[in-house]
Amino acid sequence: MGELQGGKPILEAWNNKKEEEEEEAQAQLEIWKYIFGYVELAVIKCAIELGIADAIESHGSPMTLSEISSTLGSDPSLLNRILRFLINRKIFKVDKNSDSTTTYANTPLSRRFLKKGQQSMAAFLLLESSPVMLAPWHSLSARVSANGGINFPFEKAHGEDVWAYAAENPGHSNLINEAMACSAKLVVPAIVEGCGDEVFEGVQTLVDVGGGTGTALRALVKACPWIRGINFDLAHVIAVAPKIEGVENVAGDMFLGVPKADAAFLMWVLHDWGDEECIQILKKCKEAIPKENGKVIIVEAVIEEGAIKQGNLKDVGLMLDMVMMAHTSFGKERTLEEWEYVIKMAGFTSYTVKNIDAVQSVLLAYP
Ligand SMILES: C[S@@+](CC[C@H](N)C(=O)[O-])C[C@H]1O[C@@H](n2cnc3c(N)ncnc32)[C@H](O)[C@@H]1O
Repeated sequence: MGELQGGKPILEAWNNKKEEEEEEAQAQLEIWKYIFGYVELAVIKCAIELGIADAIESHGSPMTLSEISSTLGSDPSLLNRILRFLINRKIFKVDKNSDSTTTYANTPLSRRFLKKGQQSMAAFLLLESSPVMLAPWHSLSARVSANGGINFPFEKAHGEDVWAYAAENPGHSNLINEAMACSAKLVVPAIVEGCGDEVFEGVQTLVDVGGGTGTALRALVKACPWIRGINFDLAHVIAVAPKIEGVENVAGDMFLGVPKADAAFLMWVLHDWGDEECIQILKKCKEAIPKENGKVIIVEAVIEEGAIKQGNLKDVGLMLDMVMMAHTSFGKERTLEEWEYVIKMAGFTSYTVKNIDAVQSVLLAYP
């Protein structure tokens, strides 16, 4: 212990000052990340639209700048700056070759921005960065404010809720369907691998409520060929759903009724809605399944309380919660307690929860 200075040991005061200075320096750096946070989204959107990853992938080997720019028909010096930005974020790789040429290659991350393919998440990024989905964010504070009544950000921006807007705007509906398909392609194998035996054994018929254009059921009936799938969604979505072997497309409104099946599957549907609506949807699902051995399979994020490491899958749940606030009326991501509340209020007697290798977990609700 050092000498006392104003009643405080000198060493402690010195350490506190040092810590404060470090925090100040860190804040000075981090503030730029928030001020220019949109730049990464915007530049990746640009890279997807240009098709940089697609060009390199179809070339089959790393490409020079002039090869990429002539393939894409883009300005080489501007493209060079885009690539420099993305390489600095390790989204593309750069190699200096022995003949002193510089070539650019894909990485596992840039392959997520291919327009097509099992790992592609490009459509999801294009949805979230679309003007339609960005506009509501400007009204987030109005939504949270206790003054002036309820302001739903999406409705404020577009005059109606996201599903009514999608029904009237086929281009936007297509963006939503494609984005959801990207995620479904990845989540279904994680469900099958993580708890497929327990979830799908003995299930002959499965209704995917709010199943979009059927991507989840396509993967599910392939992995579990004994299942006959019913893809259930709003009429404007079912109108563009492709024919899939082993899957019947049915149009309807889940608030009015759900087609009968051994089990109902709800992936990323309940988080779009408030508790009262979730209870209504779950009750309709309960009516659709057998009392004795039916189940409702809920695939949703389960929010953890307490500090969550950024970049962790659980942190994605917190981001999604903000997305729900901006894009839906009363939708939210839920903690396990909040899930238990809606499941019990809908009349289910028990439930289980399983973690899988995805943003979502699998909750099984039993009548
Ligand atoms: C977030 S998407 C999830 C799609 C799909 N389950 C997935 O995870 O890929 C929500 C889906 O719910 C559908 N939906 C919204 N309101 C509905 C309603 N009243 N009845 C049936 N489906 C509805 C939407 O059209 C959309 O396809």
